[in-house]
Amino acid sequence: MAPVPSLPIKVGHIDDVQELRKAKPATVPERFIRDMADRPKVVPNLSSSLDIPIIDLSKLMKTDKDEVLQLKTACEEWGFFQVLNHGIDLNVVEDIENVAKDFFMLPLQEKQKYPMAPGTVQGYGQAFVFSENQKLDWCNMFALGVEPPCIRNPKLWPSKPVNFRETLEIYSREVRKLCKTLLKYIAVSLGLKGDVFEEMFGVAVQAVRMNYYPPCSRPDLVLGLSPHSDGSALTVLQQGKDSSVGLQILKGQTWVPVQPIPNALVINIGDTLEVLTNGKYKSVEHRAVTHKERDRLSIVTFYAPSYDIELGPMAELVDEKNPCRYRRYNHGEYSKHYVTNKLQGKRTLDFAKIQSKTSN
Ligand SMILES: COC(=O)C(/C=C/C1=C(C)CCCC1(C)C)=C/O[C@H]1C=C(C)C(=O)O1
Ligand SMILES: O=C(O)CCC(=O)C(=O)O
Ligand SMILES: [Fe+2]
Repeated sequence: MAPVPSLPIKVGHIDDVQELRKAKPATVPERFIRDMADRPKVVPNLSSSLDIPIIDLSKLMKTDKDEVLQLKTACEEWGFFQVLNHGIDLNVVEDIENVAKDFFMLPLQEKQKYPMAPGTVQGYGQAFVFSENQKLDWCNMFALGVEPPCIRNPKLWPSKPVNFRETLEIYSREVRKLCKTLLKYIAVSLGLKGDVFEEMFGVAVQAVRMNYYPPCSRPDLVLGLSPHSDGSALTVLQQGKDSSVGLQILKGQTWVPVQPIPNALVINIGDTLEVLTNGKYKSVEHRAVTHKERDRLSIVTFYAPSYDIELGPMAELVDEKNPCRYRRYNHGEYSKHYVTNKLQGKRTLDFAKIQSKTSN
């Protein structure tokens, strides 16, 4: 089932943040200013003991027991990790960053040839806006469905920069391989057969979203991207080389910044893996904040099962001590639910939760 909105949606005027930045207004428009409780605290980004775990894929691929254990801990305690030696050629990583940057630097008129229609998630614009009074993120997005071909909208694949399409194809092929490999070792870390997810997912859905956050004169008042968990099984996030530190994950009550590591990719568990593992590995709420002088680019791949499959907690991970916490549902239905609701922490996952007094 394709995730499309069924009702016309009125979202009001959405300012393009790069254009706002160029105009350098003295104040930030009201629609971007967050309620007091949602505003980010602007603190220096110092590396700390709260840095997210680092996993070396080359060690995992030798089925190094310690590394598998590290992966298990990362998934159980963080839901996020950075992967080193991920096997993607660094030229491919560099090329996608360059075409993404080149795309965002095009004149607005050119980018608007690929508009994200209100209530949809593909194209250039702001996703997840469903009403005229909803607060806006300080971010321009460009998102495309990549696989399977039936989710592609070829009209939204840009002709400029000229190497965009080819570069995205090459990048996506490599990231797809990486997701399959990571899912294999995630299965192993759960004591399951390595091919369990590959077998279950069918022809996996893959989408890419490029996020560009221009500097903002009041980073203390706005958010680059609203808090959310990803609906995917796994997400691969590439932080731009010279980008500001902007990604933060919620650990307990603390927003922990993710310090970029050269040549590493950030991986996070999405809602779908949370359901499949019966909550053993949880998706984690995250957001992006902006910077007064520096911009930020992120290239994000969502990897998820085919829309056709039914899923729910895997039988191996349900027992008396771990009763079933999520219902079974069709993944296409969940995708539709996800893309037709605003980003609001982990609320989207209520779709699947079996409510009980002890569930969180
Ligand atoms: C924050 O998340 C997203 O933007 C997002 C969107 C993904 C998609 C597209 C950009 C194009 C068409 C398909 C798809 C919905 C995957 C998140 O994707 C998550 C949400 C679900 C559900 C999922 O499978 O990936
Ligand atoms: O830009 C970032 O670091 C966060 C992006 C993100 O979480 C997303 O696109 O889902
Ligand atoms: Fe995300």
